[in-house]
Amino acid sequence: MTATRGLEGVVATTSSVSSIIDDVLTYRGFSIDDLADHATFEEVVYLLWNGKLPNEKELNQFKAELAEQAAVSDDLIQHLKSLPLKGVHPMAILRTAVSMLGMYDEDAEDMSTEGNYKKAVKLQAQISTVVTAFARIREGKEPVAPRKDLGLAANFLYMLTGNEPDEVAVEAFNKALVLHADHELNASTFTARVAVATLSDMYSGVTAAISALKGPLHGGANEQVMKMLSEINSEENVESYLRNAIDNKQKIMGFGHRVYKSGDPRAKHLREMSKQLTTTTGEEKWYNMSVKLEELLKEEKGLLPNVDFYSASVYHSLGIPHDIFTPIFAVSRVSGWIAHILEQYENNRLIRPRADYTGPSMQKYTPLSER
Ligand SMILES: CC(=O)SCCNC(=O)CCNC(=O)[C@H](O)C(C)(C)COP(=O)(O)OP(=O)(O)OC[C@H]1O[C@@H](n2cnc3c(N)ncnc32)[C@H](O)[C@@H]1OP(=O)(O)O
Ligand SMILES: O=C([O-])CC(=O)C(=O)O
Repeated sequence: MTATRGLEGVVATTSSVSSIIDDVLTYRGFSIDDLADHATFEEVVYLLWNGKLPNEKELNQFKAELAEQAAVSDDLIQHLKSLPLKGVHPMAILRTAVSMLGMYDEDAEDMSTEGNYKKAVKLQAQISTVVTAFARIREGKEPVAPRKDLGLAANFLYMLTGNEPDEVAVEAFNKALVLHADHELNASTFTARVAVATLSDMYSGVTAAISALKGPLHGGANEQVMKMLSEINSEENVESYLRNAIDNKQKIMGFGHRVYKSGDPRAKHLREMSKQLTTTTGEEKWYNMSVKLEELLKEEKGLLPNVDFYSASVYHSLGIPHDIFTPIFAVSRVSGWIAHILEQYENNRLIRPRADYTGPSMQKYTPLSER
């Protein structure tokens, strides 16, 4: 038996949810460019879960179901208020809160198709409510209840700020949600599939996925990108920052990808959004610094930006606190996790690979007094 480091190139399952072939990303066979330019996030969630785009009636019904389930219980809000929110990373809070949601859901252990569908709708609808609630509670503000007349993108921004967002912000945020929704067998999705392949419930799968998304080599990179840009702070400092980072063999957050070799097809959409939004806010420096970093890194190391790089300046321009960037990734990616969880349940087999043992052998037990 020989191990492949990081399972690179290993095909671990079949899936019809999304594909990356020759650096082209599709959700259920629809190109990401097409969806980013035209679809609402709700249409994409429906597509990922059902394998087809909804017609108008199906979409309206789906939106109504999501709106109906978006509020969370007062008990959960009270729990959030009792947590030590200061100094705790929001992804740690989200990991705990999603696990708690499962404890308040009477359908949590119902593994029937209907039970799983109900959980899927609740998880997708409530994750925004939870993220925005703790983002406000930690600032000493009351959570804002979701509105039934707003879609997922608008509701998130509304619940975060308490103000109805303008069209430009909703359009940009919707596109960001569409672009992050699914990505084949990335680390968090694989984690979700491993968890539910034991026939554990959907809340367990999503809680496990959030744990995997949190790290800076995966979803946590978007927050780290903003930290890096803030440290660099001006276009003139980009080159020296980069030189120093390369000399010290530091990884540049938001660059590189395990699968894409000629570039991440989502980055160009986010780059354009970053350009437009930073122009609107008058803070073009974030975009300009990002472009310079992209050019230099391509030249120096052949590295290209991934989905996390320009999403940092996009979310910053939308006024979102930097440590909420990765929870936003979860707000979107939960749609993909659920699609993969449902697919795993449909044709389940326990996921249990082997390890190539490299430890000592023929060891003899010695009594405690002789060690
Ligand atoms: C949503 C997402 O999860 S997208 C990814 C988000 N993560 C990041 O942006 C973090 C920064 N990027 C990285 O750490 C990596 O590119 C990953 C984790 C995304 C992919 O990692 P892997 O496929 O394991 O590639 P690995 O880390 O082995 O890198 C291969 C080589 O490229 C270099 N490299 C890869 N990414 C970077 C980077 N961002 N900065 C500097 N060098 C890099 C590595 O140092 C390594 O060089 P070496 O062969 O000389 O040692
Ligand atoms: O696919 C990956 O390895 C990382 C990921 O989730 C993404 O790029 O969206």
